[in-house]
Amino acid sequence: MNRQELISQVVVTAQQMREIEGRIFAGGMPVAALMEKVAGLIANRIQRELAETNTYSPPTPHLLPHSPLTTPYSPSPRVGILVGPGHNGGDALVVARELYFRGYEVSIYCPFSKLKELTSQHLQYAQSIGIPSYQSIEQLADCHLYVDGLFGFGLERAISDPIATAINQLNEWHKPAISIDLPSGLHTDTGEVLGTAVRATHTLCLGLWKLGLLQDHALDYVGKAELIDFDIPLADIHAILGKLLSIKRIARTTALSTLPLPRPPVTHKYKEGHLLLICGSRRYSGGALLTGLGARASGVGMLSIAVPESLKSIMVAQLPEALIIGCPETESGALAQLQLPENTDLSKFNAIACGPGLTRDASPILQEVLDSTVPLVLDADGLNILADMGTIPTLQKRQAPTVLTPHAGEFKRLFPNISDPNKDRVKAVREAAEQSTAVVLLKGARTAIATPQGIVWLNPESTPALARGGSGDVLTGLLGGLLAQASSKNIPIEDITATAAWWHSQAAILAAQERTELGVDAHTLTQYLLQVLR
Ligand SMILES: NC(=O)C1=CN([C@@H]2O[C@H](COP(=O)(O)OP(=O)(O)OC[C@H]3O[C@@H](n4cnc5c(N)ncnc54)[C@H](OP(=O)(O)O)[C@@H]3O)[C@@H](O)[C@H]2O)[C@@H](O)CC1
Ligand SMILES: Nc1ncnc2c1ncn2[C@@H]1O[C@H](COP(=O)(O)OP(=O)(O)O)[C@@H](O)[C@H]1O
Ligand SMILES: [K+]
Repeated sequence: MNRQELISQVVVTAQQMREIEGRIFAGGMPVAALMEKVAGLIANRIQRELAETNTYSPPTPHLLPHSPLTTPYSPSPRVGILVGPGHNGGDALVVARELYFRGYEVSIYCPFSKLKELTSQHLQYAQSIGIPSYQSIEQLADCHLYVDGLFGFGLERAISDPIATAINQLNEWHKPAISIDLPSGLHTDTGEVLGTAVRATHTLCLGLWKLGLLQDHALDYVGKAELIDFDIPLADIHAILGKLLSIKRIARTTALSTLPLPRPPVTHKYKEGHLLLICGSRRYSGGALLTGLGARASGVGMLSIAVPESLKSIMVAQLPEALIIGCPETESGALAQLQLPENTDLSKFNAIACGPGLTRDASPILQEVLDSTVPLVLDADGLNILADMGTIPTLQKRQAPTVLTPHAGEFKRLFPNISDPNKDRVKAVREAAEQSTAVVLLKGARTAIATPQGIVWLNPESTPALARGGSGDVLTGLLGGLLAQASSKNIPIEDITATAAWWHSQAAILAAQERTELGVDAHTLTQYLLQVLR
C-alpha cells in the first residue's frame, strides 16, 4: 500500500494525534516550523478556493450554506479569521498573515486574553503589520469568507460565552466558513457538539482524519471535508496506531480490490458462489424483490430465493435468472417453513441472507438458519426476531460467521444494554460486535462496521438520497452476493461487508448526481450499482 492509500484509510482520536505530534517534535521538528508548514498549505488551499470562486456565478440562496464558496467578490474578498487560544488559533494567524501579504483584506476576531506562546507571537506580528484585530465578532460582519481557527483537537469542554454567542452569530450569517482541522465546538472523537459549533462549509482536516468527522451527528457541521497531508512520517503513524489499523476509512482502492474481479476464465456458476435469500411476505413483497435485485448486481454465480408461495410468480417475472423457491406460508402470508428442493439443505449454499420483509411471524425460519454452518447476513425482521430470541446468547452459540446490518432503531432492540448508538456510533458498534461475536454493520449517514476483534471500518462518503424505504434491502442482497462469491477466497468477512457498504453508497452518489437526491428510489439504486465499477 502506498503512502496516499494508507493516509486515506487512517483515522485518529485526539489522544493518538497528540502522541503522533509528540513523536514529530521529539524527533527534532520545531513546533513553529510545523505550524508554518501546515498553515502555509491551508493558506494555499484557501487562496485556490477564493480564486476559483471569483469566476463562479452568484449564489442560489437555497443552496447555502453547503454550496461551495459562491459569493462573487469585488474588488477583493474580505476574509474574517477567528482565532482561538491554542495552536489551532496559531494556524489561523499564519493563514491571516499569508492571505494579507497576498493582497486580501483580512480581519481577526480574537477575544482571548491568554494565548499559547506561539499563538501570542503570531497575533502580535499580525497586529504589527497592520491586520486589524477585534474582540467582537460583529466587526467581521461584512466579510465574505471566514476561517475558523478557534479550537482544534485540543477542545475538551463545552464552549461558553462570549465565544458561544460569537459562533452562533457566525452561523446565522450563513456565509462560507472554512474550519481548520475540525469545526470548532465538535468533540474530536465523538463528533458531539460541545455547547455550540461552527457550521462550516469546508473542513480542512490536518494530517490525519479525525474520528469525530466520521460520526453522523458531526455532518451538519463539517461541510465538504478534505485532508491536508503535511507529510507525517509513516513510522510515527505506525508507532502509535500499530501496523494494523483498528479504525479505518473505507477507501476506493481497497474496496475495489476486494471485489470478485476479474473472474478466472475457467469457472462455473457454482464456483462463483451460491446465495440463498430468505425474504418477503404477502404484506412485504417489494422487500424480497429489492433484495433479489441487489444480489443480482453482485454478480453472484447462482441465486436462490425462498419466499412464501404467493410471491413466487412476481419474483419469477422480475428475476428470471434466480431459482425462486415457493414455500408454505402462514395465515398472515409469512414464511411458515423452508421447503428447499430435494437433495438440498442449507449447507449447500455459500451464504444466506435473511430478513427483508419477513415479518415477525416467520420466527421459526430464523432458528433454522442460525443452526446452519453457512455465513449468514441478518437484516430487518431477521434482526427483530433475533432480538426477541436474545441477541448475544443466541449468536454466541453460532458456528459460522454472522453479519448483522441494523439501523440505529434495530440496533437498540438488538443491544438494549450497549451504549447509545446515537451518541458515539463507533463505540457502540464496537461493543456490539465484541459481545455478540458477529460482524455488525450499523447503518447511517456514515455506516460503521465492527468485528468481534475490535476492528472498525467507516464509510466516508454517502448521500442522504439513500434515506428512503428499501435502500437497506438492496444492501442486504448485494452483501449476501459478495459473501457467497468470496466463500472460497481468503478475504475477511468484514472487508467484504465494508466493500458492500462502499459500493452501495457510491451507487447512490452516482445516481444522485444524475437524478438529484430525490431520484434515488431503491429500484433505481440497483440499476446504478454496476455503473460504479465501470
Ligand atoms: N497535531 C499536529 O501535528 C499539528 C497541530 N496543529 C494545530 O494544533 C491544533 C491543536 O492545538 P492545541 O493542542 O493547542 O489545541 P486547540 O485545539 O488549539 O485548543 C486548545 C486551547 O483551547 C483552550 N480551550 C479548550 N477548551 C476550551 C473552551 N471550551 N473554552 C475556552 N478555551 C478552551 C485550551 O486552554 P485551557 O484553558 O484548557 O488551558 C487550549 O489552550 C490542531 O487542531 C491544529 O490546528 C498544527 O499547527 C500543526 C500540526
Ligand atoms: N442520511 C443518510 N446518508 C447516507 N446514507 C443513508 C442515510 N440515511 C440512510 N442511509 C442508508 O440507507 C440505507 C437504509 O437502510 P434501512 O434503514 O434498512 O432501510 P430499509 O429497511 O427501508 O431498506 C442504509 O444503507 C443507510 O446507511
Ligand atoms: K477549528
